[in-house]
Amino acid sequence: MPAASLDVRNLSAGYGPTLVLEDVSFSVPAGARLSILGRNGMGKTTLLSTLMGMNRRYGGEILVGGKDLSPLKSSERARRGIGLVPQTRDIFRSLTVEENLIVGIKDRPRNVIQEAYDMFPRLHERRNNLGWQLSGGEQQMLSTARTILGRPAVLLLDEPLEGLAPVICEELMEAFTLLASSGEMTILLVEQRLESALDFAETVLILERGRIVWQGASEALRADPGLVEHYIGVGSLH
Ligand SMILES: Nc1ncnc2c1ncn2[C@@H]1O[C@H](COP(=O)(O)OP(=O)(O)OP(=O)(O)O)[C@@H](O)[C@H]1O
Repeated sequence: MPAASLDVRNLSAGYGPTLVLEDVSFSVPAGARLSILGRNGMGKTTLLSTLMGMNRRYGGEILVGGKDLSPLKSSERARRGIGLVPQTRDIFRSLTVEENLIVGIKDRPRNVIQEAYDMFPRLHERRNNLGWQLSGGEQQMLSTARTILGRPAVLLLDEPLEGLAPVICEELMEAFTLLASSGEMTILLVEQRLESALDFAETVLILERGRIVWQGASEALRADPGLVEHYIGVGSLH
């Protein structure tokens, strides 16, 4: 599936009676990238899981390639082109790396697994290892590769660098950047590491208590330490 635009209009969502996201609107052109920033608990994960259809939406629309997917359930949204790599790195712990990847290819031919190994050669080395035997970084690679093999038009990455060693973070960011530069997917990255988020995407939005409080060019945010300090925290820019 080729990259598709994402238009989110007046999205509100939450858990049970608790409203977490309020009136969130933004657009990402097909093949572009957007980083989503915000302190802990501001609604970033809730935004991605609402786009994926995994928690309750109170109102608003989610258009992928101009088509409103918001009435559809999660599995149907996945079929229509949304792919989420969750913060929890959901992999099958008792299956091998290769078996995990086979789950991700859907109805594509089996040899497309090579795409995952080209992206993350480390997964090829570990192809016969079980999920639970992998390091945190390898689990992140596997979770990402499995989603990417499904060829989503819009890829959602939820804090992929969390808890990983700097060298692994670099490896992952290089892979994401390469993927993004192919223009084959529209990519949303939730990331607490400000430099990585700014380097990755041309556009950024900041969430605070479930609302968008700032959106604009990454370079504009980088150039304004006062803004960063206000919304993200002191010392985030190095
Ligand atoms: N399953 C849930 N049930 C009820 N409330 C929840 C649930 N998950 C998250 N919340 C609440 O929703 C708000 C937003 O949480 P969310 O995880 O989306 O924030 P976040 O910006 O992704 O934070 P973090 O960076 O810590 O992952 C928080 O107040 C949180 O306590």
